[in-house]
Amino acid sequence: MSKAISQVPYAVNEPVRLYEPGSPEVKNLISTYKKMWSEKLEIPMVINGKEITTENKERLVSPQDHQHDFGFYYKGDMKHVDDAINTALAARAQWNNLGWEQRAAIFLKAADLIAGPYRDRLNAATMIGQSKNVHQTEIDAACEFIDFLRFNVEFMTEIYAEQPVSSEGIWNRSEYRPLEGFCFAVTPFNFTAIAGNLPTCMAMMGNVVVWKPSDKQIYSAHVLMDCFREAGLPDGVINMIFTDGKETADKVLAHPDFTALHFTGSTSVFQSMWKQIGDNIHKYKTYPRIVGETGGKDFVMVHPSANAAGVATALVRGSFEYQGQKCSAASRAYIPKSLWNEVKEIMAAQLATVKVGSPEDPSNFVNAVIDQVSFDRCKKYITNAQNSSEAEVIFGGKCDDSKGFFVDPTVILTTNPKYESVCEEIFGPILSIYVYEDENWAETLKLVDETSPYSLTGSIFSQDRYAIAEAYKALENAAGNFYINDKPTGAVVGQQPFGGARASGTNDKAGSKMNLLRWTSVRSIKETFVTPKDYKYPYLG
Ligand SMILES: NC(=O)c1ccc[n+]([C@@H]2O[C@H](COP(=O)([O-])OP(=O)(O)OC[C@H]3O[C@@H](n4cnc5c(N)ncnc54)[C@H](O)[C@@H]3O)[C@@H](O)[C@H]2O)c1
Ligand SMILES: N[C@@H](CCC=O)C(=O)O
Repeated sequence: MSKAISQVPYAVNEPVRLYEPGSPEVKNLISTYKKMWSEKLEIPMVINGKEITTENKERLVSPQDHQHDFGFYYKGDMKHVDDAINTALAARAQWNNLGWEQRAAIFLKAADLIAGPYRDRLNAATMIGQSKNVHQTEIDAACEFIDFLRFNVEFMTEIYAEQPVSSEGIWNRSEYRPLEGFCFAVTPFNFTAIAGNLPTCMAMMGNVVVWKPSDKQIYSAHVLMDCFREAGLPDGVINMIFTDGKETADKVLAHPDFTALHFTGSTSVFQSMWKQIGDNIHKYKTYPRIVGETGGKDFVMVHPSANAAGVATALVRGSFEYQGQKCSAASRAYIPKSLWNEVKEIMAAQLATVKVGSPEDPSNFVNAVIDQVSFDRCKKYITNAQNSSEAEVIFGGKCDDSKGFFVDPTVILTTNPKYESVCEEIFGPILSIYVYEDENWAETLKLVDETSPYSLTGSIFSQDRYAIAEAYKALENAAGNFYINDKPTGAVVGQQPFGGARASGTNDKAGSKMNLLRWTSVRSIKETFVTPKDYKYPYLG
């Protein structure tokens, strides 16, 4: 029987629902939120398709109301890490032997489940557990993850289709094998889509995975795992464990069958894991692949020709959406003196309308930061600025953790372009602004490039094409995702492949073919049809 070469459905970006006031969409989502808010959860790990409970129960905390009791998750220990590794290795052969079309179907089904019956539940879990408002959860948990799944399936087939040329009498092939061993996915709290993408894109390429989500994202991770299982993901392919990050890394990264790390989170954690891998390099059967997308100190550089309203809007959205807890968030801006008053006035007018509170009320633009540690960190930077001779808090500054971890959108104006809040990643709703003399445009570009060790995202604003071209070149290495006349956040899968260099990561571009290539090991095959039977070159007679 002949077998057709299958073509997967053409991927298009999932339309973002608008959730307009009074619409059925928003009513359904908020009523799902309320229902889920009153539930008492007991969230298990999932190893080999089994729900694993332990004696160690950890309270689930909602950032917008830290005393609200909505249940707990079961925390695992090093035995569970061993179980997850062994289970993954046991599942490897069967998963690897399954045709890619079968794997594709599972992940395409997961995308459709999230687009349909899982959408409200996944969005509401992200609102409750990670404090995202309706729009932020929709663009992350629903749309971005659906896009990751659908586009990655298409990229996978593009990779498999790439084949070498064959000369006469020979058939050359590239076989895209999964990596030999098990993969380790370690995911951050801030994006449900990233938590879903890191393990699934490895599994899609035929790999087996141990997945350790952040303990601040467990509710939505649990919904994702339910969805993968309903989509038909076989037992053991992705194993979700809730264990201590450091201890887990110590065990996983010392295992001879460890074959790949797919990490997103802070730079310091990634660097410590890379170092461990280096120390253990002699133990592994094969050199591990290491992909990490990490921190940022993302800039907005404004030319005197820029449109002030466009700049102000980009700063308000780019800095304060999701409380600035996007690795891409605008956290330092450089504004020419001639434009500053106008930008400040428009920002003031916009910020006066921004409401802060629980995502249960869709009119709240800013919600809570993720936990007490983050709240204290934001407060420290605000207090330091209030007490500094070279900085002042010109908007916001209010912090209130009596019910939830709420920090008002805050703008620090500084006369020192190397002031601490301009250089360090805060990961909260705090923007630092440095006003430069218009004639110092070129020097300021240099400053932007040299101020932080990161290179994740950045924007320039200008109506002058020569200035755009100059900034484009001067900031060539300052951002992996570079925006012209737009905010530096909100990359869309398939449109702006995402990732940064320098201290921001390995720049393997999540949501692209480049990332998927890291999870396959190519075998080159040469088959000769008529094998030579005489060693002599023709001229040897
Ligand atoms: N570049 C990107 O694409 C991107 C995307 C999202 C977030 N981020 C970055 O992530 C950070 C915020 O996320 P976070 O607070 O969850 O980061 P984090 O580094 O604290 O945690 C990330 C993951 O690592 C685990 N972990 C913590 N300590 C560990 C250790 N010693 N060994 C092994 N694993 C450990 C955590 O449990 C979690 O699963 C920010 O720095 C942000 O810029 C980057
Ligand atoms: N991809 C997201 C950032 C993810 C990091 O937190 C953006 O482009 O804003």
